Amino acid sequence: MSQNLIRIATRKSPLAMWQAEFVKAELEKIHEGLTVELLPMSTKGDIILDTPLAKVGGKGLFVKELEVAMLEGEADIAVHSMKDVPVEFPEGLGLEVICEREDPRDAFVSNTYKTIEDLPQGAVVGTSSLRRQCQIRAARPDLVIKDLRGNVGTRLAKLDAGNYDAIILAAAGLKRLKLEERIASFISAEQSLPANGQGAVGIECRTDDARVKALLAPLEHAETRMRVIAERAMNTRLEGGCQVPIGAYAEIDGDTINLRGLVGNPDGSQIITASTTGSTADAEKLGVALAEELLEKGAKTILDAVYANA
Ligand SMILES: NCc1[nH]cc(CCC(=O)O)c1CC(=O)O
Repeated sequence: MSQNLIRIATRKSPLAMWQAEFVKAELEKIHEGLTVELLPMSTKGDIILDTPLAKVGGKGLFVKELEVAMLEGEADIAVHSMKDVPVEFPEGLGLEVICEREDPRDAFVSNTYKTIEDLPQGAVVGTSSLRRQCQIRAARPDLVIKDLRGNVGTRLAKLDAGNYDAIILAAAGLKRLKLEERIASFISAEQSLPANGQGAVGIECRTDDARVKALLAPLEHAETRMRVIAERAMNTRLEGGCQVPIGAYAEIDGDTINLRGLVGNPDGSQIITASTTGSTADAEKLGVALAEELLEKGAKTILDAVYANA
């Protein structure tokens, strides 16, 4: 292997390509003489686009092929949206770097209405995220939620075709794709608690690859990592490995971390929330403790029912 080459295994969606190009540009800027190549691949998740994700096995579908490419030595790293990264990694691979977080909020996108409150009775909102569906329905039980799959461009095209009155997308994805002008309004964390890791990009590589790890190290963002560790720890303890109505959002102020968690059922009729504050050094423990508090408050019953229906 050339000492001056890094190959990035990436999905072919515009957002995945943007994220891979971003990491390529950062690495080439920092390391003079380094060449970074993209290896675009199709994953099972990109191919099965007509089945709700909760039914086809969830997040792992979008990363398996990339991981095989790294393990077989065809690629060195994979760039992921942290919210799509499964909690466990295959033997020999690990998440080496978490880059600085972009906007973690959900965005309300509509050609007619400015906010969720503006939507008329019975309006149709597009999202396939049980987390978004649950929180929207809790605030507005009258709204009709319709499934919405595909990459960001496809989802916007379906909105423009008139299939929905509004759709909900991650603000980060729209900003990265220079589609920020499509955002009618940002949804606050109070209104829709983001998914764990939303807006953060992580880099996976072989755990024994010292050369690549050293080259990646400057992209690490310590504060983002703390936040994502707390959020993921909560999700992991809730066994929220696949598509589930769970929100987890951490914020940091100095050495203090505040973590909020939410578990609900898809129709929004039940929502359980909890929050905790502590030292950033205890980020992981706080996440686990918050999950346990949520489980005690009734999240277990809700999640068991969601998994049984999936
Ligand atoms: N579920 C797919 C996905 N994975 C990451 C993002 C957005 C970017 C991010 O969260 O970093 C999106 C699109 C969306 O939820 O609208």
